[in-house]
Amino acid sequence: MNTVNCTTTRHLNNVVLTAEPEAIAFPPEQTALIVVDMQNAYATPGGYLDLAGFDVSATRPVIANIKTAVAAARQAGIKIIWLQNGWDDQYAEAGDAGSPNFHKSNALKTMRRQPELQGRLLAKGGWDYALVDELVPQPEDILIPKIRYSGFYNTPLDSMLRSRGIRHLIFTGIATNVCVESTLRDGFFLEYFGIVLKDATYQAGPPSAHDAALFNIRTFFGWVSDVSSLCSALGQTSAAGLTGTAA
Ligand SMILES: NC(=O)N/C=C\C(=O)O
Repeated sequence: MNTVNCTTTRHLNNVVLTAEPEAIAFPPEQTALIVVDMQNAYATPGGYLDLAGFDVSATRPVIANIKTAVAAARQAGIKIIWLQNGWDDQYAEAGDAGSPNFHKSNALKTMRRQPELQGRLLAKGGWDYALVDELVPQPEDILIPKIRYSGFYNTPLDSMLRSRGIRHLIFTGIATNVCVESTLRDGFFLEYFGIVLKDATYQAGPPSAHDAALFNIRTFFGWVSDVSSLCSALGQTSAAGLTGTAA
């Protein structure tokens, strides 16, 4: 009779990452770097956030920093997980007037205000939904579509992490105060250790929204670090790719 072996031999050498409110240790094999919604919608002029009136003019350094973090994490054996937010092109997944999402989504509200945009914002298959050109998932990565702010809601994210023994999550992406914070919070309730890289995330709204999210995370839900500290902790140099700083 065949037996199923569901344990793997792991080399659990902890990496110690400088973070707020204190340093945090994690084994790379039990860690994933999550890239939240780095789509044209959230990071590119002409995308949803821009059209809805949010300032996306300072997202280029964030994209560069995410690229650096992804490369460092990949080299260290950390799993890379990409989240991609949006709905079918008829917006059935977005919900109708019976869903709070219908009333709160600024993408849906913008399209109702400007009917010429209908079908363009966050619709699967379109430019707005696509990841930015600079960030390209590799075959060994995992890409998870999602239809609400949290990457855990109605997705296989939790089972994909658990089946790989992953307990530590490093967050990058946009927006710090919406989908990054929502996913990190849900992860907290599911017993994941969440770390956000403050210079590889960007807010939807004023800079104070980024700062408030980082305050919540470092005080109540997890840890806050940065890309340079991650590269140092992983024993890699970051100087070449690192751009700008946040908060
Ligand atoms: N990715 C996000 O944080 N999204 C924020 C707002 C939205 O999707 O409407």
